[in-house]
Amino acid sequence: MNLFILPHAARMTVCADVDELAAAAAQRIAELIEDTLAAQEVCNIALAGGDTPHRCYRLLREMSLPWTRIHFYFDDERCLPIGDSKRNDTMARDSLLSSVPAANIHAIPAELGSAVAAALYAQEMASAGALDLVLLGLGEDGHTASLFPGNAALQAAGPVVAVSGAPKLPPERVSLSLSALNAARHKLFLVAGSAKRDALKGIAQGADLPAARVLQAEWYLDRNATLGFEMLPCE
Ligand SMILES: O=C1O[C@H](COP(=O)(O)O)[C@@H](O)[C@H](O)[C@H]1O
Repeated sequence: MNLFILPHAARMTVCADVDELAAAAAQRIAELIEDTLAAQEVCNIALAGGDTPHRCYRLLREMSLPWTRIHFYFDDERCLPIGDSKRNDTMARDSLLSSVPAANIHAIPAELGSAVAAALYAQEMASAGALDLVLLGLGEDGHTASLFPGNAALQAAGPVVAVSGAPKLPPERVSLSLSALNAARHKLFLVAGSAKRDALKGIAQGADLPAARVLQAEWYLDRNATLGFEMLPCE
């Protein structure tokens, strides 16, 4: 059995399966929202897309939280028409945001194309102030948000970046930059399934993958993502 730790992680939780992961992450997100709202009027969260967060969002939706004081942003969006089933905001509206006031949902206008959408969303992020919490996924190739290995978007200086040439469809996307992700007060990765194993192992072995560049994150993993190696807690 190989033993690994995740470099630069703030905390790591390995769950038995994806359902346990969804429940543990939903609990932690609720706790961070409550802590944040005890100290300030609103809590700003950026949501991940992808398959893994879906179950967690459904659990979170059932929780008794002060929804009118939570504002939802997005880590990234695919440049597809509004309502397309592959858009991250479509998934989030279906699984989490059905009862959230429209004014609290800050979608990326990716239907306008990546350059225009990135510029508009940079203005929106500037007026939002700091992100309190960013939820993140891990792609099979080590991408997070829409920051892919070797893509020019990784070097972006501003808070929001237009992405072209993404290896996962669609190639045109909009993403928060690495600096914007790292500036968030709390970062939570949700990683489930054996398809993520190689990327996770790569990060543990020091590979320079986009997800590895998000520092001091809390990682929620399931057993399938870590099968064949043992993750050691980082504390
Ligand atoms: O393309 C994307 O992929 C990542 C990972 O998604 P998953 O389905 O493999 O969990 C996701 O975090 C990102 O928001 C999404 O646009």
